[in-house]
Amino acid sequence: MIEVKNLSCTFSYGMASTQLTAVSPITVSFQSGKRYAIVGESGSGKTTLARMIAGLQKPSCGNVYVDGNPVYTKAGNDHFRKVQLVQQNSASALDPKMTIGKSIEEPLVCFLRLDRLERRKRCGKLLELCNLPPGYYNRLPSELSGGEQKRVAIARALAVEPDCMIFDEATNGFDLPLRKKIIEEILDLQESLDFTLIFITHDMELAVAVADEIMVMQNSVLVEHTPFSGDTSVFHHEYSKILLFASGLT
Ligand SMILES: Nc1ncnc2c1ncn2[C@@H]1O[C@H](COP(=O)(O)OP(=O)(O)OP(=O)(O)O)[C@@H](O)[C@H]1O
Repeated sequence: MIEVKNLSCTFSYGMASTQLTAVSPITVSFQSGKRYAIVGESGSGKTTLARMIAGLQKPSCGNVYVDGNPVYTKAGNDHFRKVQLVQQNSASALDPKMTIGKSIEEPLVCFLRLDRLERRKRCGKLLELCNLPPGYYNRLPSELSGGEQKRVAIARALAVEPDCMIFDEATNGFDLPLRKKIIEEILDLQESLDFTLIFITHDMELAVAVADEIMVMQNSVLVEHTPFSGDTSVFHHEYSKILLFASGLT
């Protein structure tokens, strides 16, 4: 279970150290094996929240607890393995000189210290799981399509058997059929591997299609958090209603 307690993030930038609140204090928890969506327009603080949950952005206040262990105060805990963030630009962030196989195996060396044979075996399984042909092991990222590169990023994140996967705009830049396919593949993976799934998205249509619980962010504030099982009347905040309307859901 992941608990976010009183978590906030303020950036200061420029000569005058102007303060910008990216995430106002948020307290929320993510139960194991459930599906969540964090929805909001660009700049509302979704990515910053995701990065804080994944241990990649130090909060200004508050803390994140993974299975009761604080992420930002205790050295050497296991959260970097347990919580994996597939970032918006994850596909293009693959090392262009590293083969797909080596890219997927890299976290197996860092986190699980598997030997070469075990790594190769695990990599084969991950390629299969993510619908990539075994022959891609020796290919370079530039020899793959954008969708295939995204699948490699997902395989790489899955390599360490995380308890929670966060997808930040999982399908940005893909056409509609590919978007649907990748989302279906992610949902299938979640069903078979049973990790907690958090989708970060600006797309309310995606949120209502996939999530058991939906969180709506506006201007750094979590304005609504509701369980969802198909009935859009559970949303009460004006901004949630605007997002629903914009997606043709009301
Ligand atoms: N490292 C940083 N330094 C200064 N400001 C930042 C930094 N990272 C994010 N911000 C600002 O924090 C605010 C929230 O950004 P964030 O990326 O979390 O929003 P978002 O909802 O994920 O947006 P998008 O959907 O466009 O990715 C924005 O105003 C952004 O400019």
